Amino acid sequence: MKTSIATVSISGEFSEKLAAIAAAGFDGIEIFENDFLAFDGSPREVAKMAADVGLEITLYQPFRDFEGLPEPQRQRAFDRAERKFDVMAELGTDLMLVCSSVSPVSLGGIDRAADDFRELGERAAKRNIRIGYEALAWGRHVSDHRDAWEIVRRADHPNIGLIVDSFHTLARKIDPNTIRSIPKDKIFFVQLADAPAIDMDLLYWSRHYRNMPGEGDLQVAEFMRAVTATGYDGYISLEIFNDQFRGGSPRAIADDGHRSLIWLMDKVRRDEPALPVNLPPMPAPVGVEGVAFIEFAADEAGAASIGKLLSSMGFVEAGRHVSKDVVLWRQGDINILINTERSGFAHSSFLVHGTSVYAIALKVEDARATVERARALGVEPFEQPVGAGELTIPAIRGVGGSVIYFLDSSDDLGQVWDIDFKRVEGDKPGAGLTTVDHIGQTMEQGEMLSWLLFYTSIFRTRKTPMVDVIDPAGVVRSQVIESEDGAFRLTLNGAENRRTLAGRFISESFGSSVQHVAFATSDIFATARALKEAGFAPLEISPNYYDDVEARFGLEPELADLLRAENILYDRDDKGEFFQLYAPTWGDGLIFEIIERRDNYSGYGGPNAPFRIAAQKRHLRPKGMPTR
Ligand SMILES: O=C(O)c1ccc(O)c(O)c1
Ligand SMILES: [Mg+2]
Repeated sequence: MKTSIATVSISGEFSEKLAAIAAAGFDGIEIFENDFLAFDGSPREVAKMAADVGLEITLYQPFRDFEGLPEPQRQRAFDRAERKFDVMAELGTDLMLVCSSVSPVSLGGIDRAADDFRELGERAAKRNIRIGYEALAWGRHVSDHRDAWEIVRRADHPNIGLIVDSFHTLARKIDPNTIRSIPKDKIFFVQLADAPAIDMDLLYWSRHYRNMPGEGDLQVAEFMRAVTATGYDGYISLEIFNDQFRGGSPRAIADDGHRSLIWLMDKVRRDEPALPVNLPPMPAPVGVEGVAFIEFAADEAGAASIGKLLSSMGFVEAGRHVSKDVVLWRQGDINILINTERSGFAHSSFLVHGTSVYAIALKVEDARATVERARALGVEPFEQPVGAGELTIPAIRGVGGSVIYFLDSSDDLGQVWDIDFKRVEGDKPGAGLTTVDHIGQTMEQGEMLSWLLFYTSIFRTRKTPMVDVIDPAGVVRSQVIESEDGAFRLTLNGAENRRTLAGRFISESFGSSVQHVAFATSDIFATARALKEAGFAPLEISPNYYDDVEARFGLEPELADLLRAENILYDRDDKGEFFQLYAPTWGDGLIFEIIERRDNYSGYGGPNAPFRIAAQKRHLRPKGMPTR
């Protein structure tokens, strides 16, 4: 597979863009004309800069408003094209993208346009240049790749071909399978972009909201299957106009782009095995069966404080690491590790972030295959030395530089608690907590798409549409990633400012991390009683909330009273009911929550978020002090 990306997709100065694109592993770049015009070097210098970092210039674009013009505009358009041919010769690229005209003076007519392209083909041939015609979704007369193809077909010139762009086809809901019957040698180039499903003006959507394949909601894999079915094996090139990416880190955006193309082509060959895909083999997306453990890095004081909270929630100290200062707290199938080592990765993480979650472990179908797949997608593996006889647990780097370990039921990894830990006899009955229902990771809003792609490209998961959570100080965007059976659930929460609970957490703990851990119980009221006996004081919810919930859902007064008495939040969807009990926030905003899902309730209590966030913020703020 040959990969390329339009320079417009990446932020930064021209040289920064090139460095990031080359480092991410791309083979080529499309020169987007404005990037070139803004650059103060000659076309030859651009060519040399690209060659120096090993990038081919795959395309020069866009040449606009060419076809269907009356005279004298028509002649001027040809003159303009010749000028661009001169630039292309110096750049050392032979392919020009002409996008369908939006000019109000352009005339319709397939044959008129075909005649214009035949003449342009003649001129281009003299310069060894090829022309690719692309239908813009908002083109004046041509807005569909099928019409563009008909024009190319009638132009009937070897130097005139078609360029297809997934955005223009999919945004207009044109069946991508119509591409399958186009001869591969007439497809000169393929551009790829995804986009979130938002109902808006096509041009505005295209110029501001495109994102990497897999990050949006368009059927880019189906589009690429159709292209691959033609036998096309030329460049696949990302052309991503996105406001957030323009302000993002060049390297991070380029890396995501390259990852998205590997993910895409791997999906193409899995969805349609008969298609020829030139990509080294890699393990299939991995199924996640749950959270195996959550590990904190802490100092003694942090460990004592978290331990006290865990103890009040019914956890017992169940084990100690054979060689490291790591304590295992357990309840049901939930394992929480507190690591107070004075060296190694956990300690470095503690020094930067304070007491916080530095690692999570996921139960997967095959731990080693997971790392292999992640590696193929350009993710950094994580390794550090272990003691003699101890397990090397396969791991990768995740959100905020954290670690994700993988366990499975293989001979050694399935025995981790017996091999790496000495058992300590716990003596408490617990409070009925059974599993980790979900984990919430908090990050800057600009990072969300990147981590969404990370998780959904490695694992077999689905995503639900992004929702807005209202914090009294701003909006937090929330994206759910979950396994089909709900055994693994993760939320990505993107803070837009530092005054939200999420934003404050990132700034106070110096980076993105796990902010939220939800434990499941099968009887929230029994759990609430047991917790009270263990000395647990729940987050206090405003009484006004209960009056509203009672009326909104038509609850029996007895149930409403019970909720009110125990500070339990309530929600319902078309499948079932949901109960939430929060611990007061810990430290800079770490959240422990206990939930009960009844009858396949599938949400996360979103409607309750503003009320519990307000309560959490009241709790964070010392009495009489203004919000920090
Ligand atoms: O928005 C545009 O004008 C534009 C230009 C060139 C392209 O390839 C494209 O997809 C869009
Ligand atoms: Mg395009």
